[in-house]
Amino acid sequence: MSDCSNGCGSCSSDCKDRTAPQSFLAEANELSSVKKVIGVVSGKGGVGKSLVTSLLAVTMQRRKYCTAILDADITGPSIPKAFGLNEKAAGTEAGILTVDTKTGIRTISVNSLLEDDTDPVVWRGPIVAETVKQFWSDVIWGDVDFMFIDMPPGTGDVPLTVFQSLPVEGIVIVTSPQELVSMIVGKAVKMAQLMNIPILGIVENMSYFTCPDCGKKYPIFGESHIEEVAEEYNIKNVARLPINPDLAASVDKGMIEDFEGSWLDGLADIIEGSLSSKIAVPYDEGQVFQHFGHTEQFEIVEILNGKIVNKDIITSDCGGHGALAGFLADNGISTLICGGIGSGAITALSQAGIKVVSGVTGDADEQIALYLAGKLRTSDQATCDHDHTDGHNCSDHDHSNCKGSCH
Ligand SMILES: Nc1ncnc2c1ncn2[C@@H]1O[C@H](COP(=O)(O)OP(=O)(O)OP(=O)(O)O)[C@@H](O)[C@H]1O
Repeated sequence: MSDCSNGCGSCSSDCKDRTAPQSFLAEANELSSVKKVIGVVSGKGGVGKSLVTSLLAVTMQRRKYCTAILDADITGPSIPKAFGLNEKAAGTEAGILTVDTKTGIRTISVNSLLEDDTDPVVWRGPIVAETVKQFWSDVIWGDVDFMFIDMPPGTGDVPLTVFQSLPVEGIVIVTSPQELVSMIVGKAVKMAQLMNIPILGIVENMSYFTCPDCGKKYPIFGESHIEEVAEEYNIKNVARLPINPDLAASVDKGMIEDFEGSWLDGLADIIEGSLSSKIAVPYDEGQVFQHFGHTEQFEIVEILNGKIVNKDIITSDCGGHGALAGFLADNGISTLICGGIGSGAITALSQAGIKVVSGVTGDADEQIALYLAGKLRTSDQATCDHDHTDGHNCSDHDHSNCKGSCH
């Protein structure tokens, strides 16, 4: 370039003379260590992006991950309201402290800083983007497993700058049936591709309404085309959220953490798998061994970014579910995929911070692959759906919860 001053650090041009890779990433606060940053995006405002962000954070916190929400929707902040947060963020010399929800989700939002949260934010784009960078750099997040970013709506300049400033490693797209879904998703996909960020899934919000009297589902805003659109863009995970008055009431009362709903569990499984984790499967000659309390061997797989990076078979020399739960925890296991398991064992495992996916049969490797693809559902109930031809009596669990054939 004729007018080049060789100041690549301050120049935004990506020319052939550039001496170092261009990065707009803001530096994290030195007291923060965030393992996985996930952006939640939408084509326009009001489709439920903040609601989905909140529900995903609540789900991951319930799964015992240390979870945070950075509310990057500066001009329309909704996170403090959904969680009933009125407290203002305090600061120390080291940085701004997060405002924590009643279950411990760490948050920061412009409303946590404004004196009066009805004050409008009338700022120009660069200032909005700069504020988001400060939420990353100046806030002391501490150790966080998953941070969800409630992104500014759309795919314009501000969301783009925010994406470039924060180390976003996955995107969740939120749409509604009345939007021009294909175009909106197409734009988000292209933006994600530009930045080389994987799309973890699409959520179609307000997808249908279930009649409380007859249970029939009505597509209030028109028939859904989300599956076709997901296929068109090769997005594997689709979740559909109904219009639910209880959900709206929970947000209005600031009680989103008390709301129970499993619509986003499949997506949460994918998000969970994107973190480095270890899965154990009771193992017997390639198959899922069906009696957890008598397991002698476990197949252990190590997952990074949803892919298996290591596999091993380990032998347990302990019997009974209490000792086995300790054994798995000592081996750093975060998820157990198993067949029959009793309620006592599930309690011991959950106390050890291990998630249980039970009632699984067949080839161990195939079942692990299904789990990583988000196709195995978590069953928190005790199951015992194995036959008893080997003469054992399932004495390691309470049969009142068995849904299988062991009575
Ligand atoms: N599935 C649903 N059922 C009932 N109410 C919903 C549902 N989804 C969203 N809402 C309600 O719609 C309103 C808008 O949702 P939300 O704030 O999450 O949208 P948004 O996309 O984040 O909007 P913006 O970007 O403008 O802040 C909220 O009051 C929320 O409680």
